[in-house]
Amino acid sequence: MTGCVNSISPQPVTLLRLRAPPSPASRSSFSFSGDSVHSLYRLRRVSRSPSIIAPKFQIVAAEKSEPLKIMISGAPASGKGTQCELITHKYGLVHISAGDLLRAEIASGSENGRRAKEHMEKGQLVPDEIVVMMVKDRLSQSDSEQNGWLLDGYPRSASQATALKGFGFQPDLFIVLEVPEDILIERVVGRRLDPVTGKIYHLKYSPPETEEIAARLTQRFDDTEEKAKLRLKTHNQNVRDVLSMYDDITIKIEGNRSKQEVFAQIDSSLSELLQQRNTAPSSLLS
Ligand SMILES: Nc1ncnc2c1ncn2[C@@H]1O[C@H](COP(=O)(O)OP(=O)(O)O)[C@@H](O)[C@H]1O
Repeated sequence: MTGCVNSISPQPVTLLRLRAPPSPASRSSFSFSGDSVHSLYRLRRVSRSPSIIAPKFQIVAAEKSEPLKIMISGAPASGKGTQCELITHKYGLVHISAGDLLRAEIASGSENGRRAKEHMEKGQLVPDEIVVMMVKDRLSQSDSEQNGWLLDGYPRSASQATALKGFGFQPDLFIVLEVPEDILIERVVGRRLDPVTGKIYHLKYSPPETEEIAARLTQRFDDTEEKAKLRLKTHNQNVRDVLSMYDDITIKIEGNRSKQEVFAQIDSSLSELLQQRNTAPSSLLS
């Protein structure tokens, strides 16, 4: 799955980059749980109000289309992998998963991989000196630059977010999946991978279709209850720092629903984002 680019090409959208701080109302992150309807309504209202075409906005690259840059975060087994697949399938973004990059490094047998595994086995973050450049290099590859990217599992700390900013990578949207802890543990413990197709199963909720597939399923080395609890603890310790740095572009989504329902909300936000980019400049130019 590392850095997989979906075979489906991006929709033919012309994207325009606006350089301006978001308006005060659009700065507040909105959540689909709780006051979601109100927040979504507010985002819509703001995006269509005349304030978005105020003179402070400049067209920076009206003639060029600029691809989407999205980040996604969530606790272990919050459904990131599933949603990443659906997002890349529809929007043609390059999926860059920090965890997959690290697992590939481990598989390569390198010294960095060996060190990374030590931390991953304890449910701890892998040190920045290993992760940061790995992610930066992947983001800088031409497919990511051309198609846009979906960054999964990075940044996981304030220092990683600062490094990302320092390299000039500015995401358009930060998607945060929220799922209650007891459900997360149950999902992790039952999660299995088919090494032949790369498909993820859950022994209870999404069992393999055939005996043959069932027989070859593997479990991630850190998907035990004990390790999942450690990863969850690490996630909870770090998530707040990262969230505070992307407050203005964050959407929080209740992830304890069907994958189609969760995706429908992500899809609606991404469509909204594309629509804003497509409509604002023509208003500006008129
Ligand atoms: N951005 C990161 N910084 C440091 N370590 C990371 C990062 N992303 C992943 N890791 C390491 O890889 C492990 C697996 O990550 P991932 O595949 O995203 O699964 P999960 O989110 O379910 O823990 C993490 O527990 C952590 O040890």
